[in-house]
Amino acid sequence: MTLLTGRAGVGFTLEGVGLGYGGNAVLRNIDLEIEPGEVLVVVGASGSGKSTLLRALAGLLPPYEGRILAGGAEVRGPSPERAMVFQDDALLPWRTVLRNVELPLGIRGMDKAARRAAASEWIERVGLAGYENRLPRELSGGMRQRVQLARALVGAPRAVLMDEPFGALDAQTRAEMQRLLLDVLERTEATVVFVTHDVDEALLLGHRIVVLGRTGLRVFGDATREQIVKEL
Ligand SMILES: Nc1ncnc2c1ncn2[C@@H]1O[C@H](COP(=O)(O)OP(=O)(O)OP(=O)(O)O)[C@@H](O)[C@H]1O
Repeated sequence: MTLLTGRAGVGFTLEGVGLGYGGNAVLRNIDLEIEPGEVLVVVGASGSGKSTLLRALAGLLPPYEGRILAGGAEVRGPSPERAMVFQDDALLPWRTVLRNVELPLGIRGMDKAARRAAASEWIERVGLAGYENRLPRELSGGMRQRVQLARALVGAPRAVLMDEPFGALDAQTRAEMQRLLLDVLERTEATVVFVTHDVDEALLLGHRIVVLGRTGLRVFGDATREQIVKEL
């Protein structure tokens, strides 16, 4: 079997982390444990620092103080172990669906036949069988997000970092994508950190919810909608 499966999710530890840009602090003194294999949703108002936190977990933004560990090792830059999914279409426009999904496997040096088999399997899982040779511009927004999801998961990353992946979709497509994500996550042990500003989406998807709110960062294991809205 060519699929990469069964790789355990990675946990993150944030110790006294400060994040910001050019001397302007966005988030200060964050202590947070993200458990291996959990789906942690980060919710907060616009500008609260959700994407900033995600970028730091990805290794794209170094903390100005404190440290971030992934699986016990300090995060010092991006890694294929931590896949990202963005709101905006981050697919390569000149590559077909198949070749976009194969991309992370090429970077890992997998041979062509194995790449093709693994990518085809994931394309089918996200409901896009038959669309392998389409270009991104020939797909709807929801379909493009399906391709991003397949591309993120095909390499069996140990964490998937998702930045408002369904934020630009209409309500019905968004609900479909949420169901698809829940279904797909059953097949992976990856740790998921999912950013949204939608409280209902957070409650639907998250094992735990981190609120970046008025009183700073709060973690909820079992929260009601009212509790979260109050924090925002
Ligand atoms: N590249 C950057 N350079 C300078 N400041 C930035 C940069 N990116 C974000 N910021 C600032 O950091 C703060 C947090 O931004 P961030 O994008 O993390 O918020 P967010 O919660 O993800 O917001 P949204 O929901 O609108 O995407 C904002 O004040 C923003 O202006």
